[in-house]
Amino acid sequence: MESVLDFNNFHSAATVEDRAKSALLRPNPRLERALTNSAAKGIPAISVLPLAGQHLSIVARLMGAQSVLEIGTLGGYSAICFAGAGADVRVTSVEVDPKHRDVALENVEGLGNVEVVLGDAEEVMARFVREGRRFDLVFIDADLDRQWEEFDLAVKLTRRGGCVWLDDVVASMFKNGQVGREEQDPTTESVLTKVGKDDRVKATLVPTVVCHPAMSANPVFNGFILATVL
Ligand SMILES: C[S@@+](CC[C@H](N)C(=O)[O-])C[C@H]1O[C@@H](n2cnc3c(N)ncnc32)[C@H](O)[C@@H]1O
Repeated sequence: MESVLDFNNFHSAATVEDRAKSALLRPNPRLERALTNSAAKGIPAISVLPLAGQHLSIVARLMGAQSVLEIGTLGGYSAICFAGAGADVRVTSVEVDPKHRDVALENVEGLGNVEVVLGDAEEVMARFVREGRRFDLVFIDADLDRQWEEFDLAVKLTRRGGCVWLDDVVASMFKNGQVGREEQDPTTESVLTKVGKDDRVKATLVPTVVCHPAMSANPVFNGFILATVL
């Protein structure tokens, strides 16, 4: 019997994701402890999902990244993923909430290559710009309503040929009611459009299907911007 490609497959996303997790992820006691400790301390379960964390780690490794700036630490899950990307990598992660920062410090204890900075993202990033700091990779995973401002600062903080990963771009466009609206009203611009007009970068949108039981019973269409600095 000839098989037919079934493109009506969104409903099976969770099954494929479960298969991918058990096939591709190796046990990582530190990441598992971080999730358990974060839950015990009342930190919301909104860290990147395990396969996405592995994706972050692989990209940093592919780049040979030695310096990663993360915006939005939460309990340190993605910071731990970056910290494992290579022997030479150093991670600086910025978090505005002191409680999240404290739990993240517990979760990264003993990792010599992770620094957690307490402060508002834009203030800390502006200070880093003044100090002339540069990173190989900037990962933005903080405030959905400040994505453009944080992206703009991230570009200033990224070396030429480095990369800015702006997470949850599709989620923020839906949250802000921008999907479809821009086409009718060109005065409203999503972060996607603003990045597209930015001559400092070459960027793409990487669409994702996310199965996040804490947020939605159904798979969700999301996506991130991956930009390289020219
Ligand atoms: C989605 S969570 C980050 C998840 C984390 N990257 C991970 O995957 O483990 C977003 C975090 O950003 C922090 N945040 C929100 N607004 C911020 C701001 N203006 N400056 C710094 N951190 C902020 C929140 O307190 C929260 O801990």
